[in-house]
Amino acid sequence: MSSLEEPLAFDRIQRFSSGACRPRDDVGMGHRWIQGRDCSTSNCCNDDDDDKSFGKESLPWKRHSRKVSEGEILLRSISFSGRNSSSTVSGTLWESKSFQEHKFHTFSSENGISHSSNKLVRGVPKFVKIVEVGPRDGLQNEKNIVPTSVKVELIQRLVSAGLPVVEATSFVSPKWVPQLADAKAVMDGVNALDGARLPVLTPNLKGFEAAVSAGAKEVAIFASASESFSLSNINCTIEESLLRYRAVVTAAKEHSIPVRGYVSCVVGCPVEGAVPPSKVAHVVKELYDMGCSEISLGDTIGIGTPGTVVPMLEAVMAVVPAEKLAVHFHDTYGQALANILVSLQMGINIVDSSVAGLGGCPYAKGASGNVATEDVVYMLNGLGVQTNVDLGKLIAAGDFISKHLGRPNGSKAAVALNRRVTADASKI
Ligand SMILES: CC(C)(COP(=O)([O-])OP(=O)([O-])OC[C@H]1O[C@@H](n2cnc3c(N)ncnc32)[C@H](O)[C@@H]1OP(=O)([O-])[O-])[C@@H](O)C(=O)NCCC(=O)NCCSC(=O)C[C@@](C)(O)CC(=O)[O-]
Repeated sequence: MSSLEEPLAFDRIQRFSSGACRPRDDVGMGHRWIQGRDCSTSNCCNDDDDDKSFGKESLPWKRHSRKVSEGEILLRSISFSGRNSSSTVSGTLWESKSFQEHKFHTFSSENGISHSSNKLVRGVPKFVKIVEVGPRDGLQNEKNIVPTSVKVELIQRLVSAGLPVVEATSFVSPKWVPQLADAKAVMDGVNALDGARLPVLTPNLKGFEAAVSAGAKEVAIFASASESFSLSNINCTIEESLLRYRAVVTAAKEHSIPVRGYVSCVVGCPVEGAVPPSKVAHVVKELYDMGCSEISLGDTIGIGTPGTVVPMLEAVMAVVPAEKLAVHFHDTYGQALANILVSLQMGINIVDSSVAGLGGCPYAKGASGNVATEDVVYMLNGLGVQTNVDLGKLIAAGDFISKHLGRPNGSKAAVALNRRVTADASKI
């Protein structure tokens, strides 16, 4: 019996994680929606635990030198030891280029994986497009509303780190998601940015029209493979949502605006349990046929393992070409990188992630955000896969928002690299 079939496992998910769930007795969600403020799209927050487990003075990031976590400060003549202890790289630390080059995370020609020869990575694409969803998927879930200026600076930092797509915000009902009620102001702050696409979420025509008049040049619609999740997230059935989305796609075509589609709960739903791959494939195909340029497969509650992700991808890839698909893993069970790796091996080359692993709540046991972009970039660097993302600048962006939110950076790679930088700096 897989964990998805175990009632207990799902009972736990319902209590500790959510997917944009508001109270709906009819679907038995049994927990508060975002206005009650302990639960949002990807995860939920347990207000009772506020500041108990993470006393401010004990936050790990507090112990880091500010110089380091502000990023891009030049520390000279610092040595790194790589995986191979004989390979030491000296140079400018935290200048992003040296992050790209030191042998922690780039593959070494002597000891690392050779892309062309190793059969385990032969299927992995040479370039992966990372879609950064932190400013949207991450911040929609925060207990406290993040000021617009902080959101704008975060997006600026992510764009300057080289991320090709940064999902900026959502034009959804502010009653449902008050955290993103400043969508127009955020767009005003980022519209002039060059170098990245800045799509926004639109749940209906009203949102689409607001997004276009705020200057959005790309939008995303979001359906679900689970009926219960659709009802709790967007207050309509899957079929009703597809009708709404057809109207959005038609309007977008008139403006030559590309539409990304999301499908949530692609392996499991907090209410219904396991979601059959055929159901996922059906919704993905509908979005593809209506004209979505790309479809992102969301493991909304982060319950998937390669064992459930592979059959889901097989079903989806039987109806939609792999190059049109993205994967979107939450890391609740620590499976996201493994799931990304098998997805890449199966031919996917678009990965969604969230800087600093935003999207979760540190006070809610069992719930976490999207896989951290820093961890994805670190893994891809290690595989010799290009992303064009500057890891140093990305870590600085993650530190910036984590500091603002008053909690440690949720990326393991960022924490490890920051710790190493601090340790090495102390030896000068
Ligand atoms: C879909 C609705 C709007 C339906 O909400 P509803 O209450 O059923 O809609 P309604 O049409 O009855 O409208 C109710 C009120 O909302 C207003 N309204 C209606 N539409 C809009 C709009 N676009 N922008 C601003 N306001 C809007 C509308 O004007 C009206 O205002 P009132 O007359 O009461 O003052 C609502 O349920 C909603 O906004 N849901 C969004 C929830 C959300 O953002 N969830 C997170 C998305 S992330 C996700 O789904 C997963 C993903 C993508 O991250 C991938 C993964 O992790 O799996």
